[in-house]
Amino acid sequence: MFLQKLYTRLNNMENPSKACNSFRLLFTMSSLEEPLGFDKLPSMSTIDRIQRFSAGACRPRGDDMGLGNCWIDGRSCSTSNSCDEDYEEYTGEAFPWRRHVKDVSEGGTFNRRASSLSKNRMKFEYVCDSRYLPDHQCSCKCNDRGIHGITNKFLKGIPKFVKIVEVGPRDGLQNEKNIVPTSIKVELIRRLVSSGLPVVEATSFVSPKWVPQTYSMGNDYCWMQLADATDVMKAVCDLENARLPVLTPNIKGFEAAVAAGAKEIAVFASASECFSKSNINCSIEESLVRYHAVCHAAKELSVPIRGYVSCVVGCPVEGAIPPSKVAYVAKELYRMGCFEISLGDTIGVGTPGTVVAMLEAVMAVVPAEKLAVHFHDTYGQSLPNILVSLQMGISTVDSSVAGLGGCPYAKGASGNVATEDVVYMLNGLGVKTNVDLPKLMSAGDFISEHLGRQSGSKTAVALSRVQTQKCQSAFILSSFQYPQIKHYQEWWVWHY
Ligand SMILES: CC(C)(COP(=O)([O-])OP(=O)([O-])OC[C@H]1O[C@@H](n2cnc3c(N)ncnc32)[C@H](O)[C@@H]1OP(=O)([O-])[O-])[C@@H](O)C(=O)NCCC(=O)NCCSC(=O)C[C@@](C)(O)CC(=O)[O-]
Repeated sequence: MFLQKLYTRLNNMENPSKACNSFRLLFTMSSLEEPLGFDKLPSMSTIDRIQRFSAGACRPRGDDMGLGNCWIDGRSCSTSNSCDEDYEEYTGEAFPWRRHVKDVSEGGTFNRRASSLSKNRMKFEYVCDSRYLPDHQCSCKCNDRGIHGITNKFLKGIPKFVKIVEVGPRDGLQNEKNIVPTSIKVELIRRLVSSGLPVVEATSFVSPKWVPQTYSMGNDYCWMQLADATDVMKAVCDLENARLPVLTPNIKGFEAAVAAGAKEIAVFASASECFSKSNINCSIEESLVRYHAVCHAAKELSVPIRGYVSCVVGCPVEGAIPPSKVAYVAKELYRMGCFEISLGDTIGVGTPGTVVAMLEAVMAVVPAEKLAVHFHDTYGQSLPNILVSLQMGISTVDSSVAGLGGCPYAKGASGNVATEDVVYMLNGLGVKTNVDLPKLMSAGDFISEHLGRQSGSKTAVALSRVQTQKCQSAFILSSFQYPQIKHYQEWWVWHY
């Protein structure tokens, strides 16, 4: 009730600066990642556009839930007919990959059996196995030929290598309501580094009075989650094979970070005035002035600086953020010396439709290879947003092991996209990350066990379920040696 009244007050507020103050009050009452229902989201004009955009999505025909068979982005199909006809009209030919499924099924009775076994379930037609575990290359024929034309059409431009920036120890844990002991944070960082992740964001040198916990319901939480930044940094600064950046919002934080052994830092501005005020207690312009000083100090010590832009799609108070605003802040951070700009959809409201528009604006002023995407998964849009970003040439993705960053007290809210889910998708696309998924999963299991909750990664949950079923796991693991039953393995993974 209180929040409802507050939202009404905010929306009726003539004076924006007053709105920002109320916004801070608001943010002391609700978490950044708590889902804002449609009725609560200020009229984000983009939402209407998105609805129009997705209205054209096809509906799967009858019992055919075949993977990707029916969904044609942006095509409007009447519910009475299947999308096949539409697709034929649209491309002049039936689903080319369907024909190739038959070619692949030449591989023997096995596939026919797998698909007949599953006739009451999702039609398992799509037998191109995804290379979702690092050391199992795709062996099926359809990847070599067959859908080549389609693959090119949809996947050309996707980078061959994607750098994953793991932010779980910082962006994830900063939202945890209970204090996580320093030793657990250090062990988590060690495990993440040993999984092959090239960058693991370790902690934050910020004012303990401002860490996001104060955004959580009430202020009765310990807001000292990141107060052990110096201890964490000292414990991990000698780790090799990975960069360990830390967040610093000002010179004071920068000096503390360097003193603790940090060799790379990150500053964070916002494309939303209200979020800037609530998060770093200053306007966007003031933050840029502040970061100029930090960049200057860092250059003196040859310390690389990453720049974040928050609220690149939407803000709970200001609504949809103009892409031009995001581009301005990104350009300023790039010009002052940030080697990379991470574009953060802080409350996860972005969809491929809004992400493309935002990236187009930013890529006009900052080279794609200097950009990263940072998607919170509150609305479940992170993976499609990442895919569309890759198709636009972005090759750096931020993510959080086990989807850390969720708000335990706000049902359905979630943190960054889970690193395991990103690696699974990229393996399936044949994109290299140098990350060992099983080792990454063990890091996720480690922290999930400590937090006493299930991992927020669907990949980790699914694969660990498969691995715990003893008979299947023996069969599944052996199937990797015998490609002809590999597709059965796929079917099994899909169905259990
Ligand atoms: C920027 C300030 C400090 C301004 O906060 P302020 O209150 O305006 O700063 P101040 O200069 O008035 O100092 C207030 C007190 O904090 C101390 N202080 C001042 N600076 C520091 C420091 N660096 N480290 C430790 N202590 C510090 C300072 O010494 C003083 O202590 P007192 O004299 O009262 O005892 C504050 O607003 C702040 O720390 N904000 C950071 C909040 C935060 O961590 N937010 C989450 C990270 S951003 C994020 O998650 C988004 C991102 C990056 O993930 C991307 C995305 O998803 O969008």
